Order: sequence, then structure tokens, then C-alpha cells
Amino acid sequence: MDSTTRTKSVEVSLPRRGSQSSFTSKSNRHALDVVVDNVSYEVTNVKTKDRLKLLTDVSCVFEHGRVHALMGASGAGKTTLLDVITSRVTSGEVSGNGVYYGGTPATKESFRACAAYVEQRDTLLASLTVKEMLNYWAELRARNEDERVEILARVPGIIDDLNLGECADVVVGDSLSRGISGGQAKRTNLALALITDPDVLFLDEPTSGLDSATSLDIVQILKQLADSGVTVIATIHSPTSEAFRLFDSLVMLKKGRVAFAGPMNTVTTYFHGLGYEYTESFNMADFYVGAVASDDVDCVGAFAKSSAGDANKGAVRAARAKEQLPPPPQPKVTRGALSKIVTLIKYRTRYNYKNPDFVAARSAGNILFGFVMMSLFWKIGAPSGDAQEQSTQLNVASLLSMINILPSFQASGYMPSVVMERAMFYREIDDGVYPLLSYIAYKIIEEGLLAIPVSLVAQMMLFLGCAIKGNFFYFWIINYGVMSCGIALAYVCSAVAPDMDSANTLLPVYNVVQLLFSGLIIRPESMPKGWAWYRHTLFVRYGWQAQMRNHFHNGEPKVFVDDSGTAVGVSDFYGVKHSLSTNILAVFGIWLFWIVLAYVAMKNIRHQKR
Ligand SMILES: Nc1ncnc2c1ncn2[C@@H]1O[C@H](COP(=O)(O)OP(=O)(O)OP(=O)(O)O)[C@@H](O)[C@H]1O
Repeated sequence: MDSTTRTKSVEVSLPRRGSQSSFTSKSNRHALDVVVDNVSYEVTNVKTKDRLKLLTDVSCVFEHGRVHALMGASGAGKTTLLDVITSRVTSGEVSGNGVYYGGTPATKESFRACAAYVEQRDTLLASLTVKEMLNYWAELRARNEDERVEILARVPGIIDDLNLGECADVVVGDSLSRGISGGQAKRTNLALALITDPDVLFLDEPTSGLDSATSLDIVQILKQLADSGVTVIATIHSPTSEAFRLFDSLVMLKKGRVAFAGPMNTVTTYFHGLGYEYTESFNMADFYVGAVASDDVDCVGAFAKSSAGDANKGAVRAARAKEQLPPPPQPKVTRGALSKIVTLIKYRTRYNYKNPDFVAARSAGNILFGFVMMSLFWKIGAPSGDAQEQSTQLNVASLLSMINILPSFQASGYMPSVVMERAMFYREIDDGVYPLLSYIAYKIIEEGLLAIPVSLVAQMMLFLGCAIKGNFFYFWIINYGVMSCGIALAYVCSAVAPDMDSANTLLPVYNVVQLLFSGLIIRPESMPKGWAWYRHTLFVRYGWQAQMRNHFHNGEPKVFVDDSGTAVGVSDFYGVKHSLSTNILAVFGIWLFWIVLAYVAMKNIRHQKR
């Protein structure tokens, strides 16, 4: 089996790397050892409130220029250790002497300065081709113009190095639309991490879900990276014996403790000493993982007392004492939030706008609604003797109310994009490729630009078909403002809700409550005092008041009788307040409020727990 794999791998898909490799040569590499010095990590179980020690006194050294395997049975703590080493844990307490990249304590900042992380899940944009995905990432990662040019120039080399040439112009795709293969997606993910030519590379199960030939391919690429001086650390599950032997060192975990840490060429002898005799008929990695997982031997205790354990402790002491290079100095950052917005729009908006599903979800409802309302309220606002009648004034007020409330319900169409691209968003934020402000601005621009023609068409139909009086620009801008509020509201719901189902519950609940206060359902005079204040917070209320002012101009015949017995028009009867301009300003003011709320929610609520 293994030899078949090797033949296939060498003949078919061994990456072509050579003198023209796009990676920094070993001599120019900033060599950094990663040292984990007696680190423990504790969390509180959210259900039982018990304290759980997920890592206990973990010590090991990941030397530069080597490929290190982090192994153990499922639940042994591999991903947890990787998260602690890369400062990705978002809860719990890390204790001990710490983690170091070279001589520098591991923090989010020192990580970004020298390292990259390849997630287990492929976080790629389905609509981009492999080459575009790499260019997109290169532009986001570049910290100044020189670096942008330099990184973009390296993309073809990386494509070549990772043997992605044959799929460079193929779209990534997803589970619903066909695209590149699983192995190509893994290599693309790896290519993204290599864009900045990191000195330390972390990978969480880079071969999971791949066949043995493709897995071997990936490990060979890692080996070649290590040969250029990179420190490569990968959690790995069941590699073939051939792939396993390519690793230079092994750290084995059992229930969050070190059960072995040392060079790969000492593994057989060490486990032989514990009574585990490896024979070629077994998969080597599975054999040792099984040995550590079994309760026949206390592998953790045995390692702590063994000479291998002493050597590991000695290696940690030596690495801490050795004068290590700090992470490389960082270049000047001149590509700020604005250029990141431009990159996001250039790659993501351009493709979204070409996607019929994306455009239809944001336009079909508006146009259809416009058409139905136009035919139902045909010429309702036309000046005629009927304007004297209560029913005509009420019908116009209802039409304006519905036009106004619809955008906040339609806002549910804006939520999936935020919820579904969360994994991607977290990775980009973790990698510090743009500030949150850039992401929110890009989303607002993307949705806001598309909403302009959509609302213009729908509003024009309604304005002409229903014979709305007043100024068309105001009629449209009020609707556009309310639509923008709906978009921002959708972002808040998406940020707060843990998943799509919760977001889909939250938004309609808020909107139905808005609807009750929006205009015609209950008159302000009839509201209990405790509720009266609430309408002042609602954009649909101000939007409706603005539309009423624009259409009636305070000039409607006084055919209603208020509580004091005075004859009033429909506007006064339903408590329409403020001038047209004040109401419009209030709509856009509330829009700003929701944007700020979306920012605060996205900044502080993280649904990905580590
Ligand atoms: N926040 C948490 N609260 C409680 N238990 C947790 C938490 N995070 C992780 N664990 C537990 O810690 C242990 C280690 O999890 P981890 O994901 O690191 O294992 P792993 O070795 O990577 O497993 P696998 O190979 O299956 O991915 C597991 O038993 C897991 O249930």
C-alpha cells in the first residue's frame, strides 16, 4: 500500500520545487524555535461549571528547520495545544512558564510577525479561482505598497511550488457548486499561509479527509518548507507510515499531558523499551497512538521518568537559555483601512454582483412588492374629490406605512452572508489582515450600492403607479434610508445570534414589535404611558412620518375627529410629528446608531469558542 502510494505520488503529483522556489532560502531565513515551557491550560465547563484542566505541564521544543508531528488519540488535546501556542484561545487560563517564538513570548502580535496558521477547515471564497484567492489574500496581507508588489509577484511561484498550476483558474466552489478537489483546496489553504513566507507554520490536521497519496504530497511539501528553514508544526491523524517517517520529531499527548516528545528516529527504541514492539504489518502512526492511548502502561508517568523525558526537559532548558533571535522587524504599515476596503470590494463585491443568486435575493422581493402594491393602490394618491374621505387618506397612509416597513423585514436577506462567512471573517480578523471597520464598511458599501438601483426602480413604480404626491427624491431617499437601517439591523442580529436559525428568529421579533409602533396599528394617544417612548427609537416610525409629510404636506382635508373633538387630517390623527427634513435626519441618525451597534457587537461577541 505504502509503496504504491509512493510511486503514484512521485509520478503524478510531487510538487515541482527547485532553484526557482518562491520561498526564502535557508541562509536568509529568520530561524525561530518554538518553545513550550511547562504550560497548563484550564477552562470552566459551561454546563457543569467544573474546572477542566485540558493541558497539564506541557513542555517541548519545536526546532526550526524541522517538521514536527503533534499526535495523540482523539480528544488528547492536540488542537488545544496548537491554539495555546498560537494565542488563539478565547477562554480559560493559560499558566506556566509560557510559549516562546525564538526569544519572544508568544502573543497575537508576535504570532502575526513571524507565523501562519493553516486551519483544519478550508476557509476559501467559493466564487474566486485559486489564483484570485491567492491574489486577494496577498493584497490583504500586504502592509505597504512595496510589500504588495513583492507578495503579488510571489504568487505564481507559490502556485508552482504547491503544484496548483492545473487548477489556478478553476473556481474554488463549495458543497453546492463544483470547484477544485479536496486536496487542491488543502493545498490552496496552505498556499494562503505561505503568502507571507512565514518562519513558523502551524497546521491543524492538514491531511484530514485526503487520500494517502494526496496526504503524502502535503507532508512532502511541509518537509521541503522545513528544509528552507521554516519551523513546521502539524497536528496529524493516521498518516501512512511513509508520510509519518517524513516528520523529524514527534510530540504525543495523552489527556493533555506529554506522553512522548523527541526525535522521530528515537520513537521505535523508546516504545520498544515500554514493551511495544512495532512490526511493519501495522500503520506506524496508528500503532504508537494506540500504544499511548491504551491503559496497559502509564505512558505519561513513564515518559516523565525516562531518559527521553530528561532529554526533553534538557532541550527546553537549553532552548530557553540559548540566545534566540527575536521575530523579524516589521515593515512600515501604510496600507490602512481604506486600501483593505478597496481590496475587499475588488475581489468580493465584484464576484457577488456577478452572482445571480446574490442579486436576486436583494432585488426580486422589492420589485415584486412594488408591483403588487402598485396594482393594489393604483392611483390612490391622485387628487380628486375622494381625498375628502377618511378611507382614501387611510389607504394612502397604509400604503406609505407598508412601503416603509417592508425593508426591515426584507433585511433577513442580508443576514446569511454575514453568518455564513463567519469562519472566513474570524480567520481574517485573527490574521490581522484588516480592521473590523474595513469589513463593516465593505459590507455597507456592497449592500448599499446594490440597494440604490433596486430601490429606485421599486420606488419609481410606486410613485408613478400610486400617484404619490410630493418630491420623488424625498420619496426615494426615505425608502433608501429605511432600507439602510434594515441592513444595519440585520448585521446586528447576525452578530448577536449564534447561528442562522437564531438570527432568523431575532429579526422578525424585533420587526413585528416595530410594526406595532410604526404608524397605523395604534395611535400614540392610545398607547399606555410605559410604551409611549418606544416609538421614538424606531426608524420605521420616522420613515413613515417623513413619507406622510412628503405626500400630504400638512394639507390634507380635516376629516378625522381627535380625542378633544377637533377636526384633523390623517397625519395629526395618527400623531405624525416633526418636519420632513427632521424625520429624514432621524432615519439616518438611527442608521448610524445601528451601524455602531453592529460594530460593537462584532467586536465583542465571538461565536467561535476556543
Ligand atoms: N472549552 C472546552 N470546555 C470543555 N472541554 C473542552 C473545551 N475545549 C476542549 N475541550 C476538551 O478538551 C479535550 C481536547 O480537545 P482537542 O480538540 O484539543 O482534542 P484533539 O486531540 O485535537 O482531538 P481531535 O483529534 O478529535 O481533533 C477534549 O476532550 C475536548 O472535549
